[in-house]
Amino acid sequence: MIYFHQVNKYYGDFHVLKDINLTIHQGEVVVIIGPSGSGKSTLVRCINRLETITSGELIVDNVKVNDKKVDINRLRRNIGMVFQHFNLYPHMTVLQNITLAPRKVLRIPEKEAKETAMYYLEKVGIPEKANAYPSELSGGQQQRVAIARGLAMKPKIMLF
Ligand SMILES: Nc1ncnc2c1ncn2[C@@H]1O[C@H](COP(=O)(O)OP(=O)(O)OP(=O)(O)O)[C@@H](O)[C@H]1O
Repeated sequence: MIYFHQVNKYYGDFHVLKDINLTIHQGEVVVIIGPSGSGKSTLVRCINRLETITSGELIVDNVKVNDKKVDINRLRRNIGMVFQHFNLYPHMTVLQNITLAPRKVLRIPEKEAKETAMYYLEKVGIPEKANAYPSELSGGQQQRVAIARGLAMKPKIMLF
């Protein structure tokens, strides 16, 4: 569950998130809609503490995200994220991009990591691009690789 209670965030004097109250239950898919610059990315980035909230309470998967004692890397392991600009490594193939974190962070053997990567590449419809580099892909294809990369970590929460 993701729980925002009276959450505020300032960038300097700029009050970007104002008294946010929001509860997202397990299995729910939530879309946040708003004008450009209204704070959608900021709100999403608070969930894995890429941004810190100024006041209020934010609980993710039973963890108080902004508690100094929290092992943030442990929490982040359960939260997949597809960045706005996808952030694929340009010098790595699609398959290498997807298998990197499962191999290095989860210590999954290469063969299994590749099988999982191919499973998700099939799911997003571009298995034939496994050996391509990001620069050889369209924007939408890059986005699908970023989604497959996120899913390959089998997170509890996916942020887009
Ligand atoms: N690091 C920062 N420092 C200062 N202001 C920031 C910072 N990041 C974002 N902002 C400002 O906070 C506001 C919200 O930004 P945010 O990226 O959350 O908007 P958004 O709703 O996701 O926009 P878009 O739909 O255009 O992606 C914007 O006015 C932006 O200029």
